[in-house]
Amino acid sequence: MARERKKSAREVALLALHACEQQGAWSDGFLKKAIREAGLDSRDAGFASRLCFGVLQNRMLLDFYLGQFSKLPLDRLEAKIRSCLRLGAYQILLLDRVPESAAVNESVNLARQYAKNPRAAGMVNGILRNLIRSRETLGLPTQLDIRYSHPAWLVKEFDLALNGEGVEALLEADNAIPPTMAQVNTTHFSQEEVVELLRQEGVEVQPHPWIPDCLLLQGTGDLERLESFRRGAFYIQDGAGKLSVLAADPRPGMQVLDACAAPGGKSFAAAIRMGGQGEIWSCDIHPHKRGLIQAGAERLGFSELIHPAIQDGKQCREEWIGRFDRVIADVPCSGLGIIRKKPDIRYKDPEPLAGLPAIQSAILENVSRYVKPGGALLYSTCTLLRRENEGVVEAFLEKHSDFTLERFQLPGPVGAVEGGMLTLWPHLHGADGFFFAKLRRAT
Ligand SMILES: C[S@@+](CC[C@H](N)C(=O)[O-])C[C@H]1O[C@@H](n2cnc3c(N)ncnc32)[C@H](O)[C@@H]1O
Repeated sequence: MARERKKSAREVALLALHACEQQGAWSDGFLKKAIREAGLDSRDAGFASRLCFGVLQNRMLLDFYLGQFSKLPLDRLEAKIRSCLRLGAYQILLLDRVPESAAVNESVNLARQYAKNPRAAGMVNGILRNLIRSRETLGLPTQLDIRYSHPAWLVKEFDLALNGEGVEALLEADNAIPPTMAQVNTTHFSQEEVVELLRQEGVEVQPHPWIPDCLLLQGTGDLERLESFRRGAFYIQDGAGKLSVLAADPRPGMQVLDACAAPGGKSFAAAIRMGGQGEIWSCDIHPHKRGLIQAGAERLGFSELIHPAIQDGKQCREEWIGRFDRVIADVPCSGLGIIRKKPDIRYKDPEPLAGLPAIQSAILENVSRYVKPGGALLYSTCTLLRRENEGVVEAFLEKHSDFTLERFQLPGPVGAVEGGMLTLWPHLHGADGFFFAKLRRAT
């Protein structure tokens, strides 16, 4: 039987780009699987990811340039040919470590391999060579949407959420490569131990400048293969998620409900904060995600404390009414705060997002019943749209006079949040775009 030809990093990137554009796949999930199947080593895996994310982060800008050299409008080309062109243009214009000749030749080879039209490879060659010849005269487009490859509707929404201040800095930050943040499992390890373990495994580690027990990692390769990860020394979570749990302030011995929990980040942060004492119910609506919470809890040594469960946050579980000291509602949302990590989110159809506030309100409404008198409710999202954030909280408060927003105090530049609601911004806080509100139930 003939052995299957091994795929290159560029080919994996091409297939991921194609799957994102044509099949609605998520780049991170697709890439992870395709890299594993192609057996890429860590260097090639890194290159495939950079190519795919780089093209997604700059897709509209690349199309703007390519369109100047293509006789046919780009949207009339075969989808894979369009992706070959974008890959080539990205390497030529925005990556400084790839020789131009390699960028062109590899795109031409991919086009030869994947195009239905036998003349497509010649066309890719012609367009990319013209791009190289004219690169010195290419100016940056003035429109923010094209310059930063964010659809115009999104730029408008972000500008609105920022009250007209700093949208360009946000768009720029969205296209930066975010650091990997590891949260130390301080219940079982000290920060010094974890730093030492990671350094022994060849990982570059820096403590976060202002978030406690948070490490910035570089050069991890496949994290799950690290011994320190397997031993449960840390888990991966952006600083924003960790800060939201600090605001909720779960304490040892408390009863906590994490209503939309998978893959478990907030539950793990709460477990660590509680020093492993108390009880956390970690629920999710999707049965296949239960295993993610369970596996994380076992790895981190919290399987006694964390109870993973399948539960729709919109449906009332009578026996939970008034039972919990802390309820965390980290609701499903448009995810527009984590474009740095999921660059393809920006290209998804905005239409279905209109229904999210109703779902978010229904979850908040229901789980608020589970909060003990005197207990606290944390509402959070990883989006920056007001209608999913302040809009949902304000509508809830109008109907529930027994809940009020409560001040909380966070470390570093955030400090005291007097109004009880906070938005973290990638360009201002170096964190994921994230919103949370702390509500206290009257005694
Ligand atoms: C933002 S994610 C949660 C992230 C998680 N809290 C963490 O920090 O790792 C939202 C989760 O809500 C779940 N979900 C969606 N609709 C739900 C519902 N009606 N009830 C409970 N969970 C729901 C999704 O499956 C998803 O895992």
